[in-house]
Amino acid sequence: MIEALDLWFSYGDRDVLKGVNFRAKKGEVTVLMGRNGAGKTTLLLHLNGLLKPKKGKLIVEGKKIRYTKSDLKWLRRKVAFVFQNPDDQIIAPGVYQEVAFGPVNLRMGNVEEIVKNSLKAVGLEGYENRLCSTLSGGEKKRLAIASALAMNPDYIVMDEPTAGVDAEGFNSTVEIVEKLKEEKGVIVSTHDLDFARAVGDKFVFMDGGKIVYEGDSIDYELARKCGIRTFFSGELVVVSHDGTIPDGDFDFIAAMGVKAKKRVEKEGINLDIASATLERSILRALEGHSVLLVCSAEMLHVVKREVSKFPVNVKFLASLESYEEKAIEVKDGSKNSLL
Ligand SMILES: Nc1ncnc2c1ncn2[C@@H]1O[C@H](COP(=O)(O)OP(=O)(O)OP(=O)(O)O)[C@@H](O)[C@H]1O
Repeated sequence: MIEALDLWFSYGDRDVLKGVNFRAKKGEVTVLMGRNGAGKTTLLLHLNGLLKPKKGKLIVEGKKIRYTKSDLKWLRRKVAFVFQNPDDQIIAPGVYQEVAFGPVNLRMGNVEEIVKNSLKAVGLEGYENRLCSTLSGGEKKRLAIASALAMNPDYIVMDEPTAGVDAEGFNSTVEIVEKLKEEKGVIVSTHDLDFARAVGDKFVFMDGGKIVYEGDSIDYELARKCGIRTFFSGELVVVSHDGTIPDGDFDFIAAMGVKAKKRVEKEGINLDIASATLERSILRALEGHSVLLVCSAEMLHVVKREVSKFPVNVKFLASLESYEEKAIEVKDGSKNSLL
């Protein structure tokens, strides 16, 4: 396991990591998300010792890193880093030399075999004699992964591996990551929700230099609060049966629960979605419609939990005390702005 404990880091006098606690395990893909400037790359650069924290600890496979030459050498064999821009990483003129560079330096045996297998793992078999400069952007990204793989690390850290790749590149990156996690731990940062959903086992959101969420699924409401780009969708407005029904031009109006149905009857509102309400309401919103869902107060927590599993824009007009508030500090201070 990689563990970062209470990590602090600043560029100059500006704190960029503010007490980060982060964990990533072997056999899992840990996805790190957050708005631009949240501190994702800075955190990732700590995981193989490319940056040293001002305060806090990095523990890898139970070993506390002391930032001595020998510890860093050990760490970099355990944890490989793949840069967002492959040109920051590729140093050799030819593909063979590039992938062989690490294994030769580490005096690993059978370099030819290692290069061949590493290139094969990223779908670049037969590229040995190509010049790196002649590869496409997507191929360079895969070459950078092959170079990292060649050192046979236990963990691979990738900074935005799908940035700038086409559909084919996306699919092959997903395949590579899925394959890698069979034997290794993979940590990726991404703004790509499709990629996060395709590969992620654990999801970690960062905001303002802090971890604000860690879970097995993406909490979409929270994602939006943290400035994470989500899918385009219509809007689902949820109001409690005892709340104020908003004036608005909704495409659909739905009610959930007996009290909610009574309330809309009393108001003389015609319901557009009568049964299987929550699911249908979410679906309509995902299709791009604006939907008003009137909900019995005691069901609000269920609605909140369920909608957070979908990439739908949701706005709660319901009374706050009706459900548990998730504690999150958002950078701009707009705590509970959606509620
Ligand atoms: N070398 C540096 N010198 C000074 N400031 C830096 C340096 N690198 C990053 N920063 C600043 O630190 C903050 C965090 O940057 P970081 O690259 O870690 O964010 P990020 O979450 O990876 O962002 P993005 O999604 O845009 O890649 C930003 O405000 C950035 O401008």
